[in-house]
Amino acid sequence: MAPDFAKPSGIELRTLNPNEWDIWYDNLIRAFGGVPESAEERALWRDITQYDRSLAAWDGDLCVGSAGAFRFRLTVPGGAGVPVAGVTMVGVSGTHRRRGVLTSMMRRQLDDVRSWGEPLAVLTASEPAIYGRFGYAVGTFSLGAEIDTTRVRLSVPPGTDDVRLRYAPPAEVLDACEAVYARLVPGRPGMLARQPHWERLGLLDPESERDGASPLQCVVAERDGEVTGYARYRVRTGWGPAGHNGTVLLSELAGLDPAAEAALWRFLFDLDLTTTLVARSRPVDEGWQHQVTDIRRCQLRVRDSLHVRLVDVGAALEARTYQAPVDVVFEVEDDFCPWNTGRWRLSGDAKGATCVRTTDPADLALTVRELGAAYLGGVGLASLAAAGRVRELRQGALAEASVAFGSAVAPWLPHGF
Ligand SMILES: CC(=O)SCCNC(=O)CCNC(=O)[C@H](O)C(C)(C)COP(=O)(O)OP(=O)(O)OC[C@H]1O[C@@H](n2cnc3c(N)ncnc32)[C@H](O)[C@@H]1OP(=O)(O)O
Repeated sequence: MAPDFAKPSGIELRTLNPNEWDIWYDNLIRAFGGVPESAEERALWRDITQYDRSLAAWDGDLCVGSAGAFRFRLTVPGGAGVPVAGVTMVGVSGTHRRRGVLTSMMRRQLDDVRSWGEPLAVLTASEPAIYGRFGYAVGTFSLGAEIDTTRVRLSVPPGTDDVRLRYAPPAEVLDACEAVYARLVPGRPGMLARQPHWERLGLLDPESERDGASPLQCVVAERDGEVTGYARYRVRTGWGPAGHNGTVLLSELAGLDPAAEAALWRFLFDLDLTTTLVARSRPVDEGWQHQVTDIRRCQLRVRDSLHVRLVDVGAALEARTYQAPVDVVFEVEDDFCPWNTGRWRLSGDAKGATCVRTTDPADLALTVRELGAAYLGGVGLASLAAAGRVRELRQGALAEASVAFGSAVAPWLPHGF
């Protein structure tokens, strides 16, 4: 049974009714500051709202809270696409904050996710401090860079010159770009298989978001007539006393092989009349970092990306594989979802795993948050142990589990939601 908690008095939680979407969404927009979205953006979010998986909190006829849960398929280590709840559109009216409305929505939502049989819930947080109390932990990081392209050069791999680049209107080459994206999804933990309508996200180009930059531009990489990569970006032109100082703002880049990727990065580095390339939300292990002549002038910045919560510890740990054999007993604590609390034996390797309840002595003691952090292979259990968050009860168990949970490819979330 989930723990009892004081429900905020006078607040009713209901599944979202489609004809209440506008008032529900307006409450969300206001919670985020009240700046209206473009009609194009609003239409997209309306189309992708899953009403039966969305909650609305009501104080009489006032909508005061919202929370949604997209049904995604998330790539986990080993390449499987696991059904997960993508927690989204969380907002509580400023008039009703700090009375437990969010807590009541998170309680109901995690009970729902469990009943839907989805072993994990994931989210990107407006503020990282909010979700730890509900059992979430940062499971992936993303890389930002602000590259001085007047000083930093790229040395590209063989085959790069065989890649043909051509401009194309983003919408015109959408299908080919989506095919590239789809081929990449199983290869990197943290990626999300495309659901209907989500391909529109990458084409959104409201003028209000451009901040003086150009409309979205697209260049595709081709080899033997086949599209092997694409980049979407904007350019902000600039002219200073010393001449041009434009900025390239990278929005998305994907390539099926190192040559396609390098050709796209080199193109962005070399755009005339620009001196800076700004990239955000890139994989932390992306190859271009090892092709540059001066990494310091790339001003790398890492930030939290996907927050992960194991809703069903056994099913979640069985859904992924382990890069080295592992056989350990975890003593898990989970205050918010106590059905996870207790001892679990995980036995697995690169082919598969079982994770079942046990009464055997524990090898490692942790909370469900540490399992969430380590789940996609982006945070080491050993690193969490060094922070005092994992306790080793059998010598050797920490190294064994830490290696097994790792991922050869860093996990990465390709876009927010
Ligand atoms: C997945 C996403 O969609 S992320 C988007 C989240 N939404 C936003 O950031 C929009 C603006 N903010 C809001 O809408 C609200 O303030 C929310 C949703 C963050 C919080 O809603 P509330 O109903 O006020 O939260 P609630 O009263 O249940 O608070 C629960 C606990 O979290 C804490 N908390 C709430 N918000 C924050 C915060 N922003 N930072 C740190 N702690 C917080 C509360 O202090 C409380 O702590 P306690 O249990 O120790 O007393």
